[in-house]
Amino acid sequence: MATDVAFDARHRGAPGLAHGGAISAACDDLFGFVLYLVQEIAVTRTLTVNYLAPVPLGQPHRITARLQRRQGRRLHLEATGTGHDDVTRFTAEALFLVVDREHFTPHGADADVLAMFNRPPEHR
Ligand SMILES: CCCCCCCCCCCCCCCC(=O)SCCNC(=O)CCNC(=O)[C@H](O)C(C)(C)COP(=O)(O)OP(=O)(O)OC[C@H]1O[C@@H](n2cnc3c(N)ncnc32)[C@H](O)[C@@H]1OP(=O)(O)O
Repeated sequence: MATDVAFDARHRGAPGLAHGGAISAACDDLFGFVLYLVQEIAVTRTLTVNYLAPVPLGQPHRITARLQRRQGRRLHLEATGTGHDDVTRFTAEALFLVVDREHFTPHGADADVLAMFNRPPEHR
């Protein structure tokens, strides 16, 4: 699973550079999309981002994410973020834990929760 992201002024940390939290969110979000490929309902338990080099605003980066391995309820995911200049500026590792549908039902409207299981959210 891959996406192309160019961080912009909304994601600014230091001048001209992406905020680490925005990079982390992008990785976590893409991991969420991998769940549709592996057809598992799961949530992030841990997320580690390795910030290898500053990420300039406005420069597209391809984030590639995949399921690295599975151990019971544990899904180990990994991602890399690489610029068009072939420089990998960040990597991420996450532990997702498989949950049942009831994890979500106390919090969201039933129709919204059902829709999330059927297709990835469109705003993402
Ligand atoms: C049908 C088609 C579907 C299509 C696809 C739908 C997708 C549909 C979801 C989309 C959504 C995602 C969106 C994006 C990703 C977010 O943004 S998710 C949001 C952020 N994350 C959260 O809110 C999670 C909050 N945390 C929790 O709710 C609970 O901690 C959890 C994750 C449900 C786990 O609680 P729990 O079930 O009580 O689990 P717990 O007993 O603590 O641990 C379970 C196992 O994992 C192990 N474990 C726990 N922590 C660790 C650790 N750090 N290291 C190693 N092992 C660990 C435990 O030892 C335990 O092992 P076993 O005893 O089973 O051998």
